[in-house]
Formats: sequence, structure tokens, C-alpha cells
Amino acid sequence: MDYAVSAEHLSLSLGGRDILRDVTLSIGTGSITAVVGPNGCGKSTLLKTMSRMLRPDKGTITIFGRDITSFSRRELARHIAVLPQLHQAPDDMTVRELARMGRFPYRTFYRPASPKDELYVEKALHAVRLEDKADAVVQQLSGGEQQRVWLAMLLAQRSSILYLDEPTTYLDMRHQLHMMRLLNHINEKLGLTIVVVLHDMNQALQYTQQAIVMKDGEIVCTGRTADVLTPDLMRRVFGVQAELVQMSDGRRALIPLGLER
Ligand SMILES: Nc1ncnc2c1ncn2[C@@H]1O[C@H](COP(=O)(O)OP(=O)(O)OP(=O)(O)O)[C@@H](O)[C@H]1O
Repeated sequence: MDYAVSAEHLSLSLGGRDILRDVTLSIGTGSITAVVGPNGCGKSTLLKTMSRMLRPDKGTITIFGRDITSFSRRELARHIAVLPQLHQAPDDMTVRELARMGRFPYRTFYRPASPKDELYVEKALHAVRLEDKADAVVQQLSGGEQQRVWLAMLLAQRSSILYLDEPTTYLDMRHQLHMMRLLNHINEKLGLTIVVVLHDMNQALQYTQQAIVMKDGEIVCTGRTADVLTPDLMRRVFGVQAELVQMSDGRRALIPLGLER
């Protein structure tokens, strides 16, 4: 298999605590992968390390077979676009202006956006269905729309790998599903490799192909999402009793029933 990202034996301590412990993983090119695990198990730290925002104490990360440390900052940003867990648009920034920020790896700050930059910004806004709101102020949009603007910024960046840290948190059910469907669409139509931290196991089951399960800074298991996310895993990793039910349309859902005693 062809890997977009590989990490080998990553370890990282922060504030004197081991946060990542000997993490080894591979992300298939063009796949959509969920990273799941309890609060504080190291999911965000893993994404930050894989995007070089944090430097591991040990281990290596490669992007398309090349060591991540050998990329310049701009070069790396042409390969990986990241949506962190916490993000807020500056006060008066419009949708188009925020999407345009995705073009930073291709621009110098004193040079205005080129026609090519603008073309990619418009395409990104079209992909998230926000062309009509291009001149609106981001902070005045609904939470769901704001997440789509951030996604447009990532798309305008034209990198082939997207990391998203809990993109559906704080969204209502409909907007959560909309965001997941958009990610699916982008994965399928544009062939982008997507790694997404999720807390909703059913979103992972429905919208991702691969899953990486973490606990206490370690990878508990990886594999096809449908094979990995089982009631047994819910018990072992989350301490939750869950049942796997088959829906009338053939899909499967995990229903949490209560805490494991
Ligand atoms: N800069 C830091 N200094 C010290 N400890 C940190 C730092 N960043 C994260 N941690 C700790 O590392 C652990 C893992 O944090 P991380 O944010 O990666 O977890 P997570 O799995 O993404 O959690 P959540 O699901 O709650 O977002 C936590 O205990 C956190 O407090």
C-alpha cells in the first residue's frame, strides 16, 4: 500500500509526562482515517506531532516517504493542511479573506493574491457551498457555516493531506453530518488523504475507512473502522458498555448503554 504519512516509534513528553508512547502508524494515501480515544489520551498531540507543530523526543515521521524534518515550512504546508481543535477568525475577517489565508504557502506577505490564488479560493468556497456568503463576516455566521469556512481555507491550501481535530464538536446534529459528508465528498472526489479526530463512534463508522484507536498515549489498535470499533473495544478503551446494532439499511451503529462496572 502507498502511504501518505508514516510515523515510527514516536515518543513525546510534555510537562514531565509521557504523552505519546512509542506510536507507530501508517495512513494510506487517499484514505479517510478516524483517530478516536478518551479525552486526554493524546489525539491532538499526535496530530500536532504529525504536522511538526510539536517535535517528538524520539521517532520519525515521513510524508510520502520523505522525512518531515527535511521540508521547509512552506513546503510542508503545501502537503499538509491542519484544522486545530480551537480556532477563531479575527473580528472583521470575511469568509473570502479567511479562505484566502489558505494560500499562505504560495504567497509572500507583501504580494497581493494572484489570479490563481483567487481561483483556488473561489473553488474552495464553492466546494463548501459558501460562495453566496463570500463577503459575510465569519464571526457573524452560524457555527456550522464557520466550520465550513475553515474547511474552505484548508481546501484553498491545495495540500493533499488534511488533519482535522474534532471538526464536528459544538455543531448540531445536522451540521455535524453535513461536515462529515463534506469530508467524505472531498476524500472521494479530490482524492485527499484525511485524518480526523472524532468523539462520535457512529460518525467514524459511517464516514471513515480506517481507525486509529488511542489510550494513554499509545495506539491500542488500527485497521478498518468497521473491524476496529466493536463493543469489546468500547469496554476496553472507554469503559463503556455498548451494543452494535444493524440498521434497516444494513449500516451498523454502536449504541452506548452505560458505564462498565
Ligand atoms: N503543552 C502541554 N504541556 C503539558 N501537557 C500537555 C500539553 N499539551 C497537552 N498536554 C497533556 O497531554 C495529554 C494529551 O492531550 P491531548 O490534547 O493530546 O489529548 P486529546 O486526546 O486530544 O484530548 P481531548 O479528546 O480532550 O481533546 C493531556 O493530559 C494534556 O493535558
